[in-house]
Amino acid sequence: MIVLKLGGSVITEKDRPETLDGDALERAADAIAAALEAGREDLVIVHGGGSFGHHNASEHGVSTTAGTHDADAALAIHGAMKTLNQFVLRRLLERDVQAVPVHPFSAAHRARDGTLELPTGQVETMLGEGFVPVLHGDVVAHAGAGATIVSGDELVAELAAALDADRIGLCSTVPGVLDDADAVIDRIDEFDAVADVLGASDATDVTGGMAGKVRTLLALEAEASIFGLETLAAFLEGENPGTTID
Ligand SMILES: Nc1ncnc2c1ncn2[C@@H]1O[C@H](COP(=O)(O)OP(=O)(O)OP(=O)(O)O)[C@@H](O)[C@H]1O
Ligand SMILES: C=C(C)CCOP(=O)(O)O
Repeated sequence: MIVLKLGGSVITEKDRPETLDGDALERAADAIAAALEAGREDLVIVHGGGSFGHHNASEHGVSTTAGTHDADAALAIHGAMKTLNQFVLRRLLERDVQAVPVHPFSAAHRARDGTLELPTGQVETMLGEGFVPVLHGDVVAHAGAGATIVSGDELVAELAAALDADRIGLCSTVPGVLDDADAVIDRIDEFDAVADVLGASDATDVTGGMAGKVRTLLALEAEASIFGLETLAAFLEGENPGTTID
């Protein structure tokens, strides 16, 4: 089983509010459809926000820890993510990928200490019935804080652990984690060793950019790969392009 995240920075134009990168999304959908047609493993897809979600969250001062009790604010963020989710589903359905949505706002929550509770019975049943579940970064109810953001990266980590994923891939807008000379770092097994080169995102991003991504993936038992769109097909074919987080 593969858990794949399509980074919001890939499938949208991250610095222009609510703007899709239609070409990039089509290329990603082509690679996914080809892999499934070739009979690759089961696939769970998660997508991030990019220019959908992050701008709304930032406007309302909502992050993974700072919440809101304003339903209008929560719905503005959730609505933007559902719009992007519709674009992703549509491009996959056009290629005969049996993609179906799972909206974390209705499925998950955070405990008071921020721990994410994400039931996965629906995802497992969807997989068993031949569907490709598509989740996304979202707002979730957070005990004591109202509603906070859950990033796609965090969902990937939860799903990978709960479903015992064989492979985990994060397709982003960079070919991997880059060092201070902009070369792709082959393998990362310790945060401190790369902390100096890890930044936030170049665009509006309330979930921590590359530093947040690496931190989340290091906490996982399984290996994960961070790579660019040009090597998505290779990842789905079984290769380990980009940076391996161990
Ligand atoms: N050392 C680094 N190597 C590569 N990218 C880095 C590094 N430091 C910071 N970044 C930034 O991290 C960004 C990738 O993180 P980001 O959270 O934007 O990706 P994403 O998951 O694809 O998008 P989203 O969070 O919207 O789903 C890059 O576009 C770059 O701006
Ligand atoms: C900002 C929202 C709602 C989603 C964040 O998901 P990410 O782009 O994976 O960090």
